[in-house]
Amino acid sequence: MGQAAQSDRRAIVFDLDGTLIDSAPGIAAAVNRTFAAHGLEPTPPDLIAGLIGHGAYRLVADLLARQFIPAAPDDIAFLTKAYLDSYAEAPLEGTTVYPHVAEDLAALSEAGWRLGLCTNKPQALAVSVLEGLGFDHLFDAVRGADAVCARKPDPGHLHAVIAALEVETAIYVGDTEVDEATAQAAGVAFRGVGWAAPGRLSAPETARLSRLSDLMAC
Ligand SMILES: O=C(O)COP(=O)(O)O
Ligand SMILES: [Mg+2]
Repeated sequence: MGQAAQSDRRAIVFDLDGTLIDSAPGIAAAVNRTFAAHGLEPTPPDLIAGLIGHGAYRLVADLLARQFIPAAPDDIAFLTKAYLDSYAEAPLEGTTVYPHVAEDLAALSEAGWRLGLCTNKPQALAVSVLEGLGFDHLFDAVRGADAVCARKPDPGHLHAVIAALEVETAIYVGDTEVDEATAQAAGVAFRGVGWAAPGRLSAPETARLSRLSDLMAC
């Protein structure tokens, strides 16, 4: 088997929010906009940033709980839909790509790595973010939270991406404890990003990627 065919079988799966893009300001703005429209208090963006990673429903539930507002699952689902609708109107507003991510994703793809995305964002939103950034052509498989039976930290989410990539295994790259737990439960190697928010990863900072091109050596 030739060198190219062998390298074709290597795969990296990425988390999205906090890993490829700094979307916390846009998420905070959309969720606060939605809360204000329903007579609820805003939450400081820094606090919201620390809660991202478990999916939209859990974010809304956590923000309501922080304000001691009792809410039935239907109410949380209603607010979650309103927040996602608002966010989807301008999904790149308040979002920036972390330094070197665009060039490093392109270089990894060019070097023969198959690339996947495993995010707790809904599928349509994840795809529209990737398209808006011009990253969509780089990914061989994308699975948002509603594209699988169970989302992260359920290992089935990551396994679904790896199966769609048609590889045996992969490296998973993320920014939070949700990603670490998912990789561990899935039996998949994990690398944290160096720009993860303090306290969200248990892997020591020295073991983290300084940029995505560090993965070339894996
Ligand atoms: O929780 C979210 O909305 C998405 O987060 P993720 O891309 O880090 O999985
Ligand atoms: Mg993340």
